[in-house]
Amino acid sequence: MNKSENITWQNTKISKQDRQSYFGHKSAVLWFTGLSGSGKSTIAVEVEKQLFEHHLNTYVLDGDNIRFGLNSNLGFSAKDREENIRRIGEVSKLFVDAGTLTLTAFISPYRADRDRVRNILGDGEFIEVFVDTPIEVCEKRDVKHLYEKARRGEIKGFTGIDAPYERPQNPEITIDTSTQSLATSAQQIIDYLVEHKYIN
Ligand SMILES: Nc1ncnc2c1ncn2[C@@H]1O[C@H](COP(=O)(O)OS(=O)(=O)O)[C@@H](OP(=O)(O)O)[C@H]1O
Ligand SMILES: Nc1ncnc2c1ncn2[C@@H]1O[C@H](COP(=O)(O)OP(=O)(O)O)[C@@H](O)[C@H]1O
Repeated sequence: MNKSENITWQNTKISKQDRQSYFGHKSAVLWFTGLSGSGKSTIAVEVEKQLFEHHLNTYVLDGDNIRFGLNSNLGFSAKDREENIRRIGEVSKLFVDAGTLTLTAFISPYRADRDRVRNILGDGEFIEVFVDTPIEVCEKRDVKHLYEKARRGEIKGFTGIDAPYERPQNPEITIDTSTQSLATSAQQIIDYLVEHKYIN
C-alpha cells in the first residue's frame, strides 16, 4: 500500500547514461538467488573483487548484512521476506541509476518477489543468477550451523527444510557449486558481462 501523498518526482541533471559513460560500463543487478549455503555471497564477493580490480564501479548487497541495518525490523515470514526483497529491489534500482554494477545475495525464495524486482528495472538490467547447489551439499557445508538448528526444530521456517524455495524458470545464469569451482563460477559471470556488452 502506497501511503505517500502530495509528492512530485524531482528530475536531476545527470542521467544514468551520463554516469555509465563516465564509468565506461553499463550498470545492472546481478541478482544471486539460491539456498542458504549455496554459494551466493562467496561468488558475489569474488566477482565484485575482480570487477573492482578492473576499476569498475561495483558493490555487493548481502542478505545477512542488510538485515543488520536497513532491514533489521524484518524476520523470515513470507510477508517479511517479500518486504525484504521489495526494499532491496528498490535499493538495487537506485544503485543501477547511480551507474553501479550491483551484486545482490539474497535467498529470495519466492518467484513473484524476484519477478517484481525484474519488472521495476529496465531491459537487461536484471540478471538472475541461480546458484543451484543441491540442498544435500548446502546442508553438509552448514557453514553457520543453521541447517542443524532447523533439523532440530530450533529455527522454524528455514528455507529448503520447512519453508519453500521456488526455483527460477528462466535465469540468465545458472551455477552449481557442487560441480564447479569458485574460479569457474566467477569467470562464468565475467564472461556473461563481456558477451552481453555490459563491460569490455
Ligand atoms: N528461517 C530462515 N530461512 C533462511 N535463512 C535464514 C533463516 N533464519 C536466518 N537465516 C539467515 O538469513 C539469511 C537469509 O537472509 P535473506 O535476506 O537472504 O533471506 S530472504 O531472501 O528474505 O529469504 C541466511 O543467509 P545465507 O546463508 O547467506 O543465505 C541465513 O544466514
Ligand atoms: N565451488 C564453490 N563455490 C562457492 N562456494 C563454495 C564452493 N565450494 C565450497 N564453497 C563454500 O560454500 C560456502 C557457501 O557459503 P555462502 O557463500 O555464505 O553461501 P550463501 O551466501 O548462498 O548462503 C562457503 O563456505 C564456501 O567457501
